[in-house]
Amino acid sequence: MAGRGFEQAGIDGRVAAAMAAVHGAAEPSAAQAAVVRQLARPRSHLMVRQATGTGKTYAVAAALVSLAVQEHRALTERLGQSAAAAFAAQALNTLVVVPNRELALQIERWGSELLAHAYPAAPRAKFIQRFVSGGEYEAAQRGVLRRHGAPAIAVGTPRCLLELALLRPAAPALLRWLADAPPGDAAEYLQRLKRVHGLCRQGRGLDSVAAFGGLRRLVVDEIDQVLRLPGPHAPEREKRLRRDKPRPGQVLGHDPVLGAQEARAPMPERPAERLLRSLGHVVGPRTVQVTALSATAGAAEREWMRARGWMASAPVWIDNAEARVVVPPAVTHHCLVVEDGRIVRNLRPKRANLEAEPKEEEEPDQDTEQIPMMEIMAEAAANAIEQLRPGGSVVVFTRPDASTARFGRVLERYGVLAQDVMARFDPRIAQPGPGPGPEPGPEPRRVLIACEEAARGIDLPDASLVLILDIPRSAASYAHMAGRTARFGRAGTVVSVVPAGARGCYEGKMRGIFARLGIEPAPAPFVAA
Ligand SMILES: Nc1ncnc2c1ncn2[C@@H]1O[C@H](COP(=O)(O)OP(=O)(O)OP(=O)(O)O)[C@@H](O)[C@H]1O
Repeated sequence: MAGRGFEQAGIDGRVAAAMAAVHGAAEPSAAQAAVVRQLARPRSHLMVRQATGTGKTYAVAAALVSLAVQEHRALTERLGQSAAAAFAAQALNTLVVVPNRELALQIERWGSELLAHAYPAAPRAKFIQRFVSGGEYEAAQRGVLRRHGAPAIAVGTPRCLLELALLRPAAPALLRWLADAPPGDAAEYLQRLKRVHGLCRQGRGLDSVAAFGGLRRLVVDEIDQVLRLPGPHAPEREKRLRRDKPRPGQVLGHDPVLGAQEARAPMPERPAERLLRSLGHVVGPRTVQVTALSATAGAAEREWMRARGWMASAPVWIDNAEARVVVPPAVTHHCLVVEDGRIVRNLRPKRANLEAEPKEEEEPDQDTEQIPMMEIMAEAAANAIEQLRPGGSVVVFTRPDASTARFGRVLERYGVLAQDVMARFDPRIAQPGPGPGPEPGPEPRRVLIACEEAARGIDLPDASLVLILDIPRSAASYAHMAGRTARFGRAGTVVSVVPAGARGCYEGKMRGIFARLGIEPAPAPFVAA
């Protein structure tokens, strides 16, 4: 039977069959099998560092769905609880924190697809819901939460999960019903009041769930991006800023959620943190299993968690053999350099006796000619697409401070029709057509524009070409952008286009990034050496 490998690792049989049927995931890699096994051990904390696209997030998502299903079955079949009681007991036992809403939507979609295939009659929203920002999403999320109560697995961005944790009064409808009790009928009022309290205690009838009281698993995907800790060489000013103004990801994982010990250097409390702390009945770190994932998770994140007592015991590391293998080897890397604002050539190897390469952390000079540079980048991108004729989708990364919509318009002038990467995760965003009318021939190539933040961790299985237009912030940043192609054993090509910079400083930085990642860029055949 298909999917036996995942079943043998401990995944529920029907979920395993759904993984094979819906996502083509029949056999786990060794790392995935280890992840599935470890997740089923409540006292085992886990850090997973494997190259991009090796199925870390997918294995965790499938394992969590499987655990929720198995736990529900144990409660109803073995312990004889009603389905409603079992769902109430399971409510919000797993929190999956991700750095962007695209990834939250993706994980929720994977989970829902597996459930729909494996257990078509099961109420999916009881098992998994996502919490992301954006007016329309938030309204829909609130509706689902109100109708179904808290799910077993909540996936979301730190800010939205923080909001979810905030105790709010009962839903207005419930309060109205209470207020509508016939005046003078004290008994009826008391009855209604008791019912409201009962519903609140069960986490039903609320706009948001009371707290993470039943939390048993905390998964932080792309942990380095969620925490964004200043690096060891970061300026003191940045370190101080991060201490004084912790990011939502840091606040969320801070002791109020886990009931953990005080951090060694306690951070000043902010209102949200204080509120979380006041919900003092949350479980402690000994009963919460923590799992952290990222191709580029490192000592800084591990130390951050250790200092806060997140993990009562040392985590099991599921690490790639060589920590530097961050991008799968099946990727071909080209790096094009724009010289004097017009000549596009290949990156040149470092010549002997040149000045030292600029350090990777060094901030590049401000680009004063942003608009012309956008034009050059767009032209280079259009040319690369034309020359390489990729068989699948193309993902274009713009410079971090540029608007993707604006760059999309520039690309259009060079004949490249692109849409925001979010379209892949939200069916309401229209898919682009090849032009005004349907075109005969093969399906048009899809070109997606993204910025690094929005694309962190997302899965675009058909992406065969990634274009990185500008200097990546760091080696990790390059790796995560490049890693949107060559997913799970597929091949892919990455073309980065960078300005040479004053005295070749950007070129030097690119050489530093490649060296750090152990990548040997190949000269692109379609530009000068
Ligand atoms: N065992 C499997 N067999 C076939 N395909 C799989 C298997 N496991 C995962 N995949 C597919 O691999 C792709 C990448 O998965 P996923 O996004 O989980 O990778 P990742 O390691 O988390 O990547 P990143 O580090 O970029 O976040 C997905 O399309 C997923 O469906």
